Parts: sequence; structure tokens; C-alpha cells
Amino acid sequence: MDNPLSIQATTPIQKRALSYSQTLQKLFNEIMSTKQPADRILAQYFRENKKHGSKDRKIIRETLFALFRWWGWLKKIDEQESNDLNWYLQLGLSGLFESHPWKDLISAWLHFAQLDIAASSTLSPFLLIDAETNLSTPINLQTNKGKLQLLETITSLNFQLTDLVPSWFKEVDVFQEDNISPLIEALSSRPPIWGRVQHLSTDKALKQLHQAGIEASSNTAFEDSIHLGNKNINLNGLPLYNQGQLEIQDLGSQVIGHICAPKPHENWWDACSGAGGKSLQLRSLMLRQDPKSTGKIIASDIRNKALEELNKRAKRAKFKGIKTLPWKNDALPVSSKHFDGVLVDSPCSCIGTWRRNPDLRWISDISAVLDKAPLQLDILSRSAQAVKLGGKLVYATCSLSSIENEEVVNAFLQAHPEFSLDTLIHPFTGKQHAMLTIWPFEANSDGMFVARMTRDLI
Ligand SMILES: C[S@@+](CC[C@H](N)C(=O)[O-])C[C@H]1O[C@@H](n2cnc3c(N)ncnc32)[C@H](O)[C@@H]1O
Repeated sequence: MDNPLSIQATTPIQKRALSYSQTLQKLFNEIMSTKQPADRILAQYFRENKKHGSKDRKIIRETLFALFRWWGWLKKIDEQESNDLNWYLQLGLSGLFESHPWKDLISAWLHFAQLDIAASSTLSPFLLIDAETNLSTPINLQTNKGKLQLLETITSLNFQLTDLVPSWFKEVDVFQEDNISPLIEALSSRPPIWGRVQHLSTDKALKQLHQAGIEASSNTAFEDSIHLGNKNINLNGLPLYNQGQLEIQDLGSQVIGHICAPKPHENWWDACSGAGGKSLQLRSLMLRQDPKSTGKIIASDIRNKALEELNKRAKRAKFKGIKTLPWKNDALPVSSKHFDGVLVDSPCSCIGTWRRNPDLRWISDISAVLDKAPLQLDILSRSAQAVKLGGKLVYATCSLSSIENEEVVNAFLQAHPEFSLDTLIHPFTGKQHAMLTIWPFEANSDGMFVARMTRDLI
């Protein structure tokens, strides 16, 4: 929408609010119509529009992500009544829900939507939902006329928790009896940044991070993982990062390396290494056990660019013992029955990362899950050939759907009786499982799935 005639931006802040609104609507519509990830569209937009400084970029990025995070509710405004002013209400509400600090802009957007609400207002989204009935209820805010109107609007929209995920989500076997509310709340919250320390003790790393003004803390599950808070960090300004002593890796993703548990002298193949988040972790785990570790990791991917990035990260970490080998065709790029361990961190629907990429839930459809299972089974079956007798085969995804997880592993085991499942201990609950799902609400991480198998027969 260009500026409809009814919008009068008179003050400087209203003029800025209008300009942001136009940029945001262009970006939002482009992401929804092209179904390309928000990260990619934003990066391209900022490359082409150098006029935006860091503050502008932050406002645009965070508001855009908030719109997607709450779109399941915000779109109900359009469904109720089509109105040129809805967009401003959607912008204003997304800012209130996320307690964004640019309160003047939020007030200006709400003013354009004909709601006059004080700049200091916040609206805690889950307080809008009655825990018993899952329905929206009016909350008792100290009201002025604008707030009252807003609350009436919200009540009439009848928000439900399940609105925050697409309707096809119910059909892909993610929900269990007791996980619906915590799962949707976790998928709708802003994720923290998790890191992993390499070469250095966690205490020393924490000290340096605190000196740099970063609210970092350790984690009880893994001694090398670090919680880096919820604020954006300028990594390139951190010596720890530049010297390869700190890698950014979500806590859920870190679980996979610990399930692989490589020994210092072992040979591992990371068959779907991407840019190497887990290859680096495997090497780091070997070196933490033995600084003279002779173990080796071969990292493969179909994307050469990702392998180039992996090589850069391995160089920064000063890791020898990681070699990249592109996977170019159906043939195995490595020797068969050679490896102590093979990790298949398979392409998937990425449902477990929806809190990090909130646009994904609206730009993908059920085929994101259903089309992946045959590909996953194929990659797992081919990669399994590389495992030697007694070696480990680890299958992981960042999906939470059993169609991409348990069903793929069960189909593989049925066709490959030479492999059997290992029992796993959940790192955050201590419970035993045949296959492990890491739910985002357990430790404030992304969601992940992992199963580990042993080759018992040739
Ligand atoms: C989940 S990502 C891997 C992430 C990586 N292990 C990490 O920790 O950063 C899955 C990877 O599988 C690769 N891949 C391998 N074979 C593929 C295929 N046949 N189709 C699609 N992706 C494939 C993708 O290029 C992608 O990098």
C-alpha cells in the first residue's frame, strides 16, 4: 500500500513511521509472494539500499521478524474486515507484543490506525490467552480510550494459541498431548544466542565476554557451551571470535556433537556438513579430550560455497584434521565401510528453527515435510555404507515432525538389519530414549531430533 489519502504524517516521527511502514510492507509482501526466506530478502535489500544505518536496519529487521512471529494473529485483522488502515494496526501490535524500544514509532503506527495509545504501552501477548480455554480474554489494563478500543478489537479477534502456527502443522505429527502450549509459546519467543568455546576454558571465555559487556553465562548440560544473551552481538568486534575461540552454535545443535561423542583418534565423516557447525564441534570435542588428537573429519556437502565457508571457519579455529570433500553425484565421495562414525545432519523442513526464522512457517507448506522424507531416507541409506563394523551412524534433523524423524529411522532399520539403535540419555532431562527429540521449551534452544545406530554386521 502506498500512503493512503487518509494518512496525515505531520510530525517528524510520524514521517519516519510512514517511511518505515512503506519499506516494511514492500519487504513483507516480497517475502510472502516469492516465498524466499526473510534473511535472504533483507540482506539483498540492505545491499541495494546503503542509506540505512545500523539503527534503521535494526528497526526494520526486528519489526519484520515480529510481524512474522505474530502473523497468525495479525492476519485475523484482515480476515475480519479489509481496511487500508489494518497494516498500521498490525505494525503497532507487533511492536507492542515484542516490547520494542522504539515506542514513538509504535504510537505513530497506532495513531495511523486511529488508536491513540501512550508511547509507554506494552502488551504481553500470552496474557491475552486464557490458559484453560486457550481463548483470548480482555485483560485489565489501566485504560484510556485508545487502549480500550484496542482491547475490544483484540477480544473480537478471538486469538488462539494454535493460530500462531499454520493449519497444516496439525497434520505432521508434531503435537503430543502435553506439548502444544509450551511448544507454540517457545516457537513464538525470541531465541537467545548460544555459543561454544574452543581451545579455551569456559571460565576464561566468560571473563573476556563480561569485560566486553556481554551478559554471557555457562550452561550445566555441556561444559563448553555459553549462553550469550538475547541481544545482537557484533561478533567481528570480539577477539575471542576472531581468534577462533568462540563459535556460534545453537544449544540444540550442540546436542548432536555430544551424541556423536567422537573419540580423539577416530575418523568421522560429516556427510551433510553445510558450513560446518557440527564438523567444527566434532573436532573441538576430540581436541578437548586430547590436545594431540590424531582423529580426522571429512566434511561433505552438495554445496561448494558452504564448504568454502567451512574451510574459513576451520582456519579461524586453527583446526587441522578437517578436510572438505564435495558430494557431487550419487556415488559416495568417501571410502565405504571406513569410518568410526558418520553423521547425517539431513536437509529437513527446519520446523525446530521456526523461532529463529519466524517467516518459514508462512512461506512453507506441508510439502516441506512430506517431500523431505524420501530424500532423507535416501541420503541416510547411502551414507550408511561408509560406516565400518562397530562404527556409529548418527541421523539428525532440525525438524520436530515424526514423519522426517522416527519414521525415516524406522524405515532405514527395516531395510538395514545390520544396524541397531543405541539407547540415548536426554542431556536436559536425564531420561533414556531410543530416539531423542529436543523440544525448544526444554532448554531454550532450537528443536532437534537425533538417533544413533551401531553397525553390528558387515
Ligand atoms: C541441515 S543442513 C546441514 C547443517 C550443518 N551440518 C551444520 O551443522 O551447520 C543439511 C545440508 O545437507 C546438504 N545436502 C546434502 N545432500 C543434499 C541433497 N540431496 N539435497 C539437499 N541438500 C543436501 C545441504 O546442502 C545442507 O547443507
